[in-house]
Amino acid sequence: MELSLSQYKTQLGELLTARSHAAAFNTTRATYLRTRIVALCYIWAALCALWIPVDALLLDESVTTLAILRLKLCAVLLFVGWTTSQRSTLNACRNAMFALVVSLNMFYMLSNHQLGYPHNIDAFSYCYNLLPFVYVVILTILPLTVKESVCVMLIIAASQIYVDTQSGALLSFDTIALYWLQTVVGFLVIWAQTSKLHMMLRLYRHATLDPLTGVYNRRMLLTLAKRDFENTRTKSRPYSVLLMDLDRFKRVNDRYGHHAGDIVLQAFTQAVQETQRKSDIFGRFGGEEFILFLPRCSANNAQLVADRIMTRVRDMGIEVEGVSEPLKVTTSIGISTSLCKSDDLSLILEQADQALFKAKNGGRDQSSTYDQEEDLVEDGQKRPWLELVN
Ligand SMILES: Nc1nc2c(ncn2[C@@H]2O[C@H](COP(=O)(O)OP(=O)(O)OP(=O)(O)O)[C@@H](O)[C@H]2O)c(=O)[nH]1
Repeated sequence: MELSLSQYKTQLGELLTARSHAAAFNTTRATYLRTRIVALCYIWAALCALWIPVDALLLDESVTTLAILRLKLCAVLLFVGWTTSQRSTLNACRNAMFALVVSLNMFYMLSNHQLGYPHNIDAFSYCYNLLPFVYVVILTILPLTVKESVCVMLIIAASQIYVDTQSGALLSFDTIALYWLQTVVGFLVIWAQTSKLHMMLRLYRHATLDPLTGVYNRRMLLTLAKRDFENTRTKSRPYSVLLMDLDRFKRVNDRYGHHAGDIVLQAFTQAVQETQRKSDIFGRFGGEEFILFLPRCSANNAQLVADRIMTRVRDMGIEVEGVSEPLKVTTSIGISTSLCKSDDLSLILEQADQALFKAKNGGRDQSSTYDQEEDLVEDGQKRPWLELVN
């Protein structure tokens, strides 16, 4: 499948910064980052302590001071690892990553200071000079945006330049050769990190979006809505649901073909997306049925949103190649609003479903709000919303 220029730009943009990433993707990436950062902290803490006897064997001086420094680094890394394992937001993971990199580099600067800034390749203490190289390489396992990655690399580069300035070796040939090597490795690491991110974004899209319309698929739609509904309901705010179904859609397919039907579905989703707020959750429930979840939206406002959508859909003239006239479609909408803390999502979906049934029976191209007094659908005919939501 060929990508258009705008798709390339979008993909490049989401690799450069996380600004356009969906909140649900951030949660997924945070989980992935967290396990890796915690593992890095614990493994590095263990290696740091295990190196103490090696120093004792191979270094003549500063062994005690270095051992204390190592134990301090160990404690900081264990603390960062433990606090990160308790958090799950992307910001917490980013902070942990910066804390990890800063503490490693503090150790690098202090240990080199203690050793008198070694830059003689024959001495064992030269290992300490190579630490930034290792710091860059271990970050390969993290799926980062270019911006995050460059920030981390800059911290490492700054501390390395500081140490090399102190040692007076900044402009020596071997230092320049090392910088050259490290820059190449740095680019490869950034490439590996963004490739991981790219792969994650692609897999996430395949697993959560409907391939035809690009909106959330049923599984993701209900997962996000369930989470959002629970948050909103604990704050005693209204929560509305619009269940939308295109009218006589089978006729579009039968008359103009499946391809025309697909274009109608795409035009419809675009029309709804243009009316939705950022906090609304919209997706395809299946076939020609869609759901719009409206957090903090009263019944009156939900009615206004439904009217706006119906007008917009009614006014659309959908151009299809090979069909002389633009196609016209309408939609019916079932509305339900939850005001009570004890409601659950499956109940308001069931109510919206009943309201939709009423709108269809009332002649289509209309909305209907759930009314407790009229229970139109028999229990046997109700959809198993509870199973779908859980
Ligand atoms: N083109 C296309 N058609 C689809 C897709 N998914 C479901 N459909 C069609 O949507 C139609 C749904 O038809 P029905 O359930 O009978 O409903 P309807 O014709 O819209 O009638 P009402 O809902 O009662 O107004 C069927 O013909 C399905 O084949 C799709 O992804 N693309």
